[in-house]
Amino acid sequence: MIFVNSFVYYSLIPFGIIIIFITHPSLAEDEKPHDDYYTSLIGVQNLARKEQQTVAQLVRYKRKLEERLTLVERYLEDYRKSIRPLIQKSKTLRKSSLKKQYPIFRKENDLHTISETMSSHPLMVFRLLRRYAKELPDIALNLFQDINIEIKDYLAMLADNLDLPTEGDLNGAADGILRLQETYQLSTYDLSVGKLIEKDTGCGLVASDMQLIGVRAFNTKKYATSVEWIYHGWQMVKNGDKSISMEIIKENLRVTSDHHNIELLSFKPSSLSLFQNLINSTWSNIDGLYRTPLVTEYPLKIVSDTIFDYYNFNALCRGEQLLTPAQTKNLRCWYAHDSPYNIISPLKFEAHHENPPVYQVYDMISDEAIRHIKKLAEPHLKRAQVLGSYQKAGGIKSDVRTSSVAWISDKQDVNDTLLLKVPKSIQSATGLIPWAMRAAEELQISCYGSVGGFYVPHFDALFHPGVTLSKEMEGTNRGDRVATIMFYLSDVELGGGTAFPRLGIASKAVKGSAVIWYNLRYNGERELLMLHGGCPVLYGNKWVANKWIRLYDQFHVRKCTKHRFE
Ligand SMILES: O=C(O)CCC(=O)C(=O)O
Ligand SMILES: [Fe+2]
Repeated sequence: MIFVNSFVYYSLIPFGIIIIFITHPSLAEDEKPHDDYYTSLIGVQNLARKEQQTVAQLVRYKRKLEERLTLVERYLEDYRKSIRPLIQKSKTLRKSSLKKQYPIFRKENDLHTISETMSSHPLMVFRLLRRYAKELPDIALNLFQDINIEIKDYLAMLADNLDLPTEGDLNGAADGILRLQETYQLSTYDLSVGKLIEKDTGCGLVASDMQLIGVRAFNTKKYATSVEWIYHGWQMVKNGDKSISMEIIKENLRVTSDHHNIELLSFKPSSLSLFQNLINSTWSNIDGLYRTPLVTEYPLKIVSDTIFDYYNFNALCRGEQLLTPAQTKNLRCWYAHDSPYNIISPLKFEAHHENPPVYQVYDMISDEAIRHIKKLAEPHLKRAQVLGSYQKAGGIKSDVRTSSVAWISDKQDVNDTLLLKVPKSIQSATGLIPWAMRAAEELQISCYGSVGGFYVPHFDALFHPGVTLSKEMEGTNRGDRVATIMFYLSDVELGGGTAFPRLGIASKAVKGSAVIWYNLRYNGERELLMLHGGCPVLYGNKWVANKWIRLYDQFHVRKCTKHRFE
């Protein structure tokens, strides 16, 4: 759909700026920006800092433009006021001036009247002379100063030193918003006014944003969603929003709703979302149209159709209860004092699930240690790559996981007592051997992108038929990832929990707590119930740290049982 993409460009970015960025030598082929902002919390935070300088520059530039405009307006106002009595007196001049703000006369008769009257009025003459002798040279002087130099240099410097967000970033961010909408079932109107579930954030969107997101939905075949976004944008324009022209948004609404109707009539809809009925030609029925939900029940356990994993995951992220009271009635919380490390301050356990076990332990890690870990990780954060079946040489950028990750060394011989509290706390909570690099991996830190950063349901266990791992990932002879201990390094105000769609449970992101589970059964096979994923972050920043425990060194702490299939 060319109409949408070409539109995106010219409506969003002032033309002059495009030229600077495209032609600037610093953006040669190998230095192209990376489309990474929407996955990178730190990147966005940097951008937010840098924007302060940009705004300061723009404010300075605006003042200069205003100064220039003031000079021009001063001249024209003086002209208008001094000529007014003259127009009031003369019928023909009044007629020719046609009530223009700054009347300009071209007819010979009018010119004659003006010159005669003006020249007979000493004060008018004085003002005329003053305009030419003072005001006009002031304008000329101002024009000879290049008021654009500073802002041009600044923009060139920006293009040189900062990877500017790209159209790919914008698409990624739009996908993030659409994902949030779908997962948390947010209405398009609520999003447009900045309401996230019950939280009024005070910052919504403008019509051109609505149009951009609608276009993205269209390009990803979500036709009903696309129509809704553009329709609400159109309503905004009707209410005075000037961020996009009425003609453009109406044309886009026409194209998207026509396309929606064609899909609906084709009886083999290739779209991910359609309304049940046709959209009428005046769009007056859009608010009342209904979309059929694809599933209405959420079976647990392993089902052949993975669509249920996805629907369970979303429902759990929304905080829905999928287990019956009978299934949850024996779940308990308790204090554990049983290791030497926690005699004085016991660990606070909460069972989310008993068999297979998923526990959350609160206050596992202190705020001080969290600050320290984030500081260590920050310079090394890179966009997450996925392994497993998605792997190509060196991994690929992932759209199933929009986060940045860093690995930090917490080997036993690292002389960092604060960092070493992590493996020690794991040892006391689980009895597992947590030491990198043989018994466990080093600590992986991830921080999620600011626009719906998430991680689709997946298994942490690595070994799987058909998957080749890098040497580094496989490690030499240390076995698969038997257990995961995932620490939340931040609270997340809305969203951002961890959901286990086949167990029907979810944990909340509580800073300092850790979620613990086994990825393998006692017989060493992958536990297919342990599918899990990171819920999209709706509001807040999410950081987690993963410690993956490898199988072989745990042989005397997690023994196999007598039953083959356990
Ligand atoms: O962030 C989450 O909640 C889940 C993270 C996770 O599953 C992983 O990093 O493997
Ligand atoms: Fe995971």
